[in-house]
Parts: sequence; C-alpha cells; structure tokens
Amino acid sequence: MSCDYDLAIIGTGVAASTVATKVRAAGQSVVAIDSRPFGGTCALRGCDPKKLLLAGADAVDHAQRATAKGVRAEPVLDWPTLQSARRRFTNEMQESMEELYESHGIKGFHGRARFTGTNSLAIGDTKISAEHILIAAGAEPVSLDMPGAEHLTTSDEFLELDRLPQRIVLVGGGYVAAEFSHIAACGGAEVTILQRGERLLKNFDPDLVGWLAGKFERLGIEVETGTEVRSIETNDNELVVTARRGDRTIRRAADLVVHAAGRVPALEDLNLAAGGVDVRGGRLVLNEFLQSASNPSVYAAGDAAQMGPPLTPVSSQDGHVVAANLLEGNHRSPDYRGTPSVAFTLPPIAAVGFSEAEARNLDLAFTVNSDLASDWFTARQADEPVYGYKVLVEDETRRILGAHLVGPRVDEVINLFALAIRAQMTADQLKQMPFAYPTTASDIPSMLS
Ligand SMILES: Cc1cc2nc3c(=O)[nH]c(=O)nc-3n(C[C@H](O)[C@H](O)[C@H](O)COP(=O)(O)OP(=O)(O)OC[C@H]3O[C@@H](n4cnc5c(N)ncnc54)[C@H](O)[C@@H]3O)c2cc1C
Ligand SMILES: NC(=O)c1ccc[n+]([C@@H]2O[C@H](COP(=O)([O-])OP(=O)(O)OC[C@H]3O[C@@H](n4cnc5c(N)ncnc54)[C@H](O)[C@@H]3O)[C@@H](O)[C@H]2O)c1
Repeated sequence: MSCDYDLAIIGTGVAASTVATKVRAAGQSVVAIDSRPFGGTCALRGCDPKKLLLAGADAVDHAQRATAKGVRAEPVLDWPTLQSARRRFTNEMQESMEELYESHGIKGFHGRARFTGTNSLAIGDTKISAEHILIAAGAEPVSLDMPGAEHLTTSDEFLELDRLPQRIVLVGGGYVAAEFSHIAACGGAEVTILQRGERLLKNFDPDLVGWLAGKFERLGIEVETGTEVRSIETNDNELVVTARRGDRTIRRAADLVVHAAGRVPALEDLNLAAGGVDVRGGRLVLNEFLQSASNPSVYAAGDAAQMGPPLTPVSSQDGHVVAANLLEGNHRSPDYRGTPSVAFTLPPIAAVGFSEAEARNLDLAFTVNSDLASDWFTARQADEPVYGYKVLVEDETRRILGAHLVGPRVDEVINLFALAIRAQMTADQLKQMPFAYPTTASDIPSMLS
C-alpha cells in the first residue's frame, strides 16, 4: 500500500524540526502537524520567553546589588513593557517557524493529530497516511488530582501574564518554581514556593542549592519544603492554597497559584492503541533506536520520548538520532553523557556529568574539589556572594566526572566542563588552558587543584 507521505510528524518543536528538515533535505516527503502555532515549547512557551523575562529581572537584581558601585536609583521592573518585548519576540518566532517549514517544502497542518491505524493519522476530518510517523508531541503539566486544580495557572499562562499579581504561590520546587519565583520577586510580587520534596531543585547538588537558598531569602521568597499542596479554594477575590507539612496544615492566600509540579509526555489524546503503539506507566515503550517496540513504523523524540531528561539539547540530539535511523536504517542511539543543565535563577545554578551521590553509588574513586567562593574576584566584581563549585575528578584517570556550579555566568561556564567531559579531557589538560582573564571561566583551574 502506498502512503501519502514518507514521514508524518506530530509536533513542531526542537525534536520535530530537527527531524523534519533533515529528512526533507534527503528528498523525502514530510508533513508536520501541530495544534498550536509552529515552534514548540522552547521557543514559544519555555526557554526563550522565560529568559527574556529573566533579562529584565536580572537587570533589576544587578542594580540592587550594585549600590556599592555607585548605582543609586531604585530599579523598577515595568511588567507591561517587559511583556511587550517578550510578545514581539514570540510573534516573530512563530512567523519564522511557519516560514521555515514552508521554505523547506514541508507540508504543515494545524490541528490535533490522533492515530487511526499503524500508519495513519486523523487531524479533524482530514486523514493522512505515512510510511513512518514521529511522535514529537512534547510534554504537558502533570494533572494534579486535588480539589481546585482548575484554579492553577500553567507555565504557558504565567509567561503571558499582562499584569503581575501581587501574591503568587508556586506549587512545586523544581526548575519552573525556582526560575519563575526569581522573575516574580524582581517584579515586586510576594512569592511563596510550596515544595513537596525535602529540598528545592532536586536535579542540582544539595550543597550548592543550600548556598543558593540565601538568594531566595534575600529576594524575599518564602520557601516551604516537605510541603504538599492538597487543595485550592476561591474565597471572595482571592485563592486559598492548603498544604500539608507533616501533621501541620499550611494555608496561603494568593492572587495567582502557578503549576510548577512537573510535566509528563503529552500522549493522552493520541489514540496510541489504534496505532499499535505500546505505553507503559505513561511512557512510550521504545527500543535503543527511539523506535516503538510494538510498531516499527513509529519513532519518538524529545519530551514525548523521555529517554533522557526533558531538556532542549536532549530533544535536539534525539532529533539527530531519529533522522539518521530513518535515512540510513537503525544504527544510532542517543548518548546523553555530558549534557549540561541550568536552572536560570539569579544567579544561575548548573550541573553536568555525575552528581556526587551518583559517583559514590557507582563506587568510583574520586576527589571532590568544592568551595563557597564568595570572596573570589568573580563574586566580588558582580556583587554576588552566591558563588561556589563542586568538581569531581576521578583519581586514576584524572578525568572530570561531574561539575556543579552556582554563581555569576556559570550558565556559560558549565558548557566548558561539558566539553571536557564529552572529550574525556583530564583535569590537568583543563588546568593548562589559557582562559581569557578576568572571566568566570578563568576560575576553572582554581576549581581543579
Ligand atoms: C517554562 C519552561 C521553561 C523551560 N526552560 C528550559 C530551558 O531553559 N532549557 C532547556 O533545555 N529546557 C527548558 N525547558 C524544557 C524544553 O522546553 C523542552 O525540553 C523542549 O522544548 C521539548 O521539545 P520537544 O520538541 O520534545 O517538544 P515541544 O517543543 O513541547 O513540542 C511539542 C509540540 O507538539 C504539539 N502537540 C502535542 N500533542 C499534539 C497532538 N496530538 N497533535 C498536534 N500537535 C500536538 C504541541 O502543541 C507542541 O508544540 C523548559 C520547559 C518549560 C515548560
Ligand atoms: N532551565 C531548564 O532547563 C528548565 C526550566 C523549566 C522547565 N524545565 C523542564 O520542565 C520540566 C518541568 O519542570 P517543573 O519545574 O514543573 O518540574 P520538576 O520536575 O523540576 O519539579 C516539580 C516539583 O514539584 C513537586 N511537586 C509535585 N506535586 C506537588 C504538590 N502537590 N505539592 C507540592 N509540590 C509538588 C515535586 O516534588 C518536584 O520537586 C523539568 O523536568 C525540566 O526538564 C527545564
């Protein structure tokens, strides 16, 4: 049976566009389907718009820290102006993504896709068939089974707020809560984080997160850990959040309650059973080639596949892997080693490679170089006392096993450690690098002694 297209792709985010452009460039016919404007989460509702809002927050934070350098005026974040800048960027991004698909000769459909057979999809009343189907549908906020969950504001909605409400509660204490709390606090809001876990930012080193906690305090952010949100009620013009901490009940009144409690693969309405695509525990069952174990015509990539952490560089790598496997037969598997991750707090916190706990669990023999470096030049010139590092160096090989950083510009410096890990460089080779001075990177040799 001949199909309408060689490849049909559900989604138009980083994973989807990587595969679409490569497969189309090889001469195959490709159709991409998205129920929202083309471009996906990172460009339109995640990394980029968030970092634009953070740029405003960062300027306010820096000016507040720089009084000792003669900065005098009390900075104010004008939220509507900041949002106009964000909106301009997002609108341009949407347009350029639509153009990208068109200019590559990739057919685009706007609508919700669902499987109707092993090689077929329906988008509303339109039916299409394809030799291969890629699920690159991303992730969505995990549904919270509690009374009043309908009052939660999603991260998508937070990033588009026309007005910043005065009292904001964030449910959860991971990436979204940490980043949004710093944006909102610098915008003048009173912010509370209610986190079920025992600490904030579980994907980052606990000592460094402890050092960063001082900054949450300085920004006036209330952080309650070990606290599970149980319900949200409306009371006149406000929301009341009820949470449990051990046997204590905590209540907070708020104007806005934000969902920051995690995201799961967006698989729910894909009708995967009709496509013969197996799912176990809310995740697609995939082989090492990112191919469905039950339907060889189907591949998955990015947040929808969740083979690696749900981050943009992982979606991009998955895209390259799937494109290679589609074009040359199954031969490539993703290798997520040395993928850096950053939570863009003020200052940022970053990690790459093994955590100290992971390295100990693996019984590796290694040396830990770690310090709170508030008195180093980097911290002093930036007026930011939150500056510290933890670098793990394997004893026998002297290779970098993991690097963990918090402080000014570590979101850039972590990429150098990622490069060292991917290239299997030794600590001694890295120490001999002539880094430009004075930069945060020029501290690297001192982190390796
Ligand atoms: C607030 C926020 C901030 C983030 N910040 C960062 C960051 O700083 N750095 C980082 O590395 N990562 C960040 N991430 C994570 C990053 O955005 C994702 O890992 C990445 O965008 C996933 O890309 P993807 O291509 O897998 O899916 P997506 O970009 O999510 O694309 C999936 C697309 O599929 C569409 N879709 C879903 N179901 C269907 C259907 N049935 N029919 C049609 N279309 C459908 C969706 O509309 C969506 O456009 C952030 C995430 C969020 C939410
Ligand atoms: N800078 C970045 O790279 C970045 C930024 C934002 C989001 N993201 C991606 O998006 C994903 C989702 O981010 P996120 O921050 O929503 O999730 P997360 O998984 O980072 O954190 C969610 C937290 O919510 C807590 N939680 C769950 N239910 C709760 C409840 N009822 N009450 C209180 N706490 C509760 C959990 O204990 C968990 O610690 C992340 O996994 C990340 O990969 C990345």
